[in-house]
Amino acid sequence: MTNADLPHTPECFSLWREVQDTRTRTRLGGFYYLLAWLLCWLFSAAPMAHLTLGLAGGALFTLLLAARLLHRPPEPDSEAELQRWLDRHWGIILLSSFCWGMTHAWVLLADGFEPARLIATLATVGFGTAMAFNFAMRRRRAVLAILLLYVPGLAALALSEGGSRAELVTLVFYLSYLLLALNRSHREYANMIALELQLLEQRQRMDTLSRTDGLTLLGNRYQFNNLFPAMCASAQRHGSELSLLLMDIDFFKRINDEHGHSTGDACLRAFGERMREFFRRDSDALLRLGGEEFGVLMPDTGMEQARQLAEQFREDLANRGFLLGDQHLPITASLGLGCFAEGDQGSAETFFKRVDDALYRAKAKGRDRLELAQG
Ligand SMILES: Nc1nc2c(ncn2[C@@H]2O[C@H](COP(=O)(O)OP(=O)(O)OP(=O)(O)O)[C@@H](O)[C@H]2O)c(=O)[nH]1
Repeated sequence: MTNADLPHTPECFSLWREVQDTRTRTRLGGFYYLLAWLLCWLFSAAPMAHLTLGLAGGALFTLLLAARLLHRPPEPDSEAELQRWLDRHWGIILLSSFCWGMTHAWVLLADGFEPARLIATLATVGFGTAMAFNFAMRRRRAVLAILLLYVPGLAALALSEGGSRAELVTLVFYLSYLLLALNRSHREYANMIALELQLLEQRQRMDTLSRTDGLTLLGNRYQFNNLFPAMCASAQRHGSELSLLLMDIDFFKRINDEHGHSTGDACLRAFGERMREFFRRDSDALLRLGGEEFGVLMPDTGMEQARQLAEQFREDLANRGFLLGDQHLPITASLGLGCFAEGDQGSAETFFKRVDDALYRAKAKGRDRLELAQG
């Protein structure tokens, strides 16, 4: 899974991570329950005398194993689906724990299973330990699972006449240790997820920053270089329209020279703001391509619609200029506009060159004008 495929909200990311961890860690557990039962049965006094029971137990734990393996995680971007998957999967885990806990108790009490008692007890200790260290993502559920594993066996030891008190006390001691260890594992897991989240957020912030022009907060050249070929390819594939508008502020050097560099910066910021007022569709990409050159990529926008927008923008700029503090700054821009066409033969470069030529003509013909790309 690439960085781009990761869930984008922190909630989805945490749940998705928990789903991944739960799934990887439960797979093995299913096999061990089955194995533990088979060992108890095969090492009982007379396995063949309990053939039906042995096979029934085997079928039960095979079913639980299959349920774990076949329960596939959902898409990573639906919080509700992820939560539902976790709830169902924990249902399987708790049911397995309950089944094993009862099996342990039964092995401790049943005639003919005396040789398998140690195996069953060791398996319970093992499953409880695995639960405390590997399933600490959900503390309460893990506590419940450990209790389901342990309590039936403890009850059997306490209630049976021949039950070993020493074994009972040792198991209770170990149970208390497991509950403490579970608490610590839970904190460590929560810290690890928090750290991963921080890392993910930082990566996303860096990614956004690398695509954003720091002065105007429009997309930057890097963003344009990524978007433009992709949008051209998409327009060609779907037979949709794509317009590109290039704009260059006229005599910007004079603004810097006459009013200072910081006024020049404020002017560039105001230009970005004015662009946002006019090109408002969510799908429009507003960009600062460098210096005092700007661009707008307008998907699903034909030449006439884009021309009207560009002309309105140019006129408004020429009429209103910018008000920076109490200073009015008259300003104009030259514009080149084109629509991705068959003549471009699918080449983003050819398309860009046509529009750039149009911008160059607008400058050459005296500025403060819109020129349409030819061809
Ligand atoms: N304040 C400021 N000025 C910048 C920035 N980037 C580029 N410039 C200035 O923009 C000016 C661009 O000048 P020219 O390329 O000669 O263009 P122009 O003066 O707008 O003239 P025409 O485009 O021919 O109308 C230069 O003086 C650059 O220093 C910036 O981020 N901030």
